[in-house]
Amino acid sequence: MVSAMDKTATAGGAHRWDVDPVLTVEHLTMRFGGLVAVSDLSFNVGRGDITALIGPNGAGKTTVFNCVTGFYKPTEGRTVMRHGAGLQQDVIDEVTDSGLRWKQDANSAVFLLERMPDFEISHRAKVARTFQNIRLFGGMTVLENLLVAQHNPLMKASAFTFGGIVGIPAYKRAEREAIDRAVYWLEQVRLIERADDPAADLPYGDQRRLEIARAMCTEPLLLCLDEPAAGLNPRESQELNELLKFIRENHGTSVLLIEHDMGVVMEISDHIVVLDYGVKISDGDADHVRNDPKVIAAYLGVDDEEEIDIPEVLHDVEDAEARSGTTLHDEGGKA
Ligand SMILES: Nc1ncnc2c1ncn2[C@@H]1O[C@H](COP(=O)(O)OP(=O)(O)OP(=O)(O)O)[C@@H](O)[C@H]1O
Repeated sequence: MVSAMDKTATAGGAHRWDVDPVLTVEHLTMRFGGLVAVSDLSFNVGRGDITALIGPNGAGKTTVFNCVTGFYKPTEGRTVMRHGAGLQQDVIDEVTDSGLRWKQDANSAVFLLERMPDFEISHRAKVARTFQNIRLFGGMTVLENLLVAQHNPLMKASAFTFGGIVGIPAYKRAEREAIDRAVYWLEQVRLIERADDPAADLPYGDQRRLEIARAMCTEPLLLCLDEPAAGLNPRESQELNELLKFIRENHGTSVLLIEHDMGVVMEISDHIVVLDYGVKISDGDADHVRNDPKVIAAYLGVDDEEEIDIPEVLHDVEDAEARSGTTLHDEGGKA
């Protein structure tokens, strides 16, 4: 049987996410006035992995997302997105020193996200995101929401409107492809029957899946999901797990998710990064994180200075799990 450690480690023993990262966050700090929301944070997101960013409320998770996706300019730090395999350290150093935002050739590219506006991060670096609060166009149909997401290739094919008006072949082809892609994703998220309904009429769980479909229509290499399981019932959470595994396995898209639902996190994550008060306190696979005393203490609010009696803490965690119906620690794990 293959253990979790075997699945995430390379032959040399290094973690896969450190050998072939699609995203590297390096020494990221974000201050709001006197408040340090994120402090000197570094981690990798492995290519093709599902990586979870977890931590108690206010730990800084959404701030990290906002820095990666260009909604905030970090106070300090570098955020590198890579297309193409390997570390590409020489290219990263070259782009950093040159003051450029990215360097691209036929097979690979390196993007320094902290230098790029959000629309370039999405269209060039191919990073897509969903939000904690659903942001669909409620008055548009389900299908239209997916077509609007693809306006960029459509605008290009239309030679910025004129070609669209006269119906040049390139525009017609791009329009057909956009519809095909939208239909494909509506089938994957089981919303094809609702294609012509206003998005606002969908139940909450369906709207969450539509948001993911909309992000996938932009063909991202990195999909950032902010609490995708929030408000879902257990059946919908299970469907979300299946959808994310499908995306990873069939499209090779790397996923970075913020999630409070430990059932979702522990079941699907290849790699988990834990934040507390803006600082990374743990980084590893599910087995490592669920048995890390610092993580258990952070979730239970144990003071850093206090000596932690692990068996006692684990007992408290089990109580908390029973009450919330989620799992943070593993029965078989050693503290
Ligand atoms: N725009 C902002 N201006 C000032 N403070 C902010 C801003 N955004 C976040 N913060 C503060 O930064 C800290 C981290 O917030 P953040 O939303 O990133 O945490 P989180 O881990 O995502 O929390 P939650 O799980 O509750 O969503 C909090 O103290 C928050 O109040």
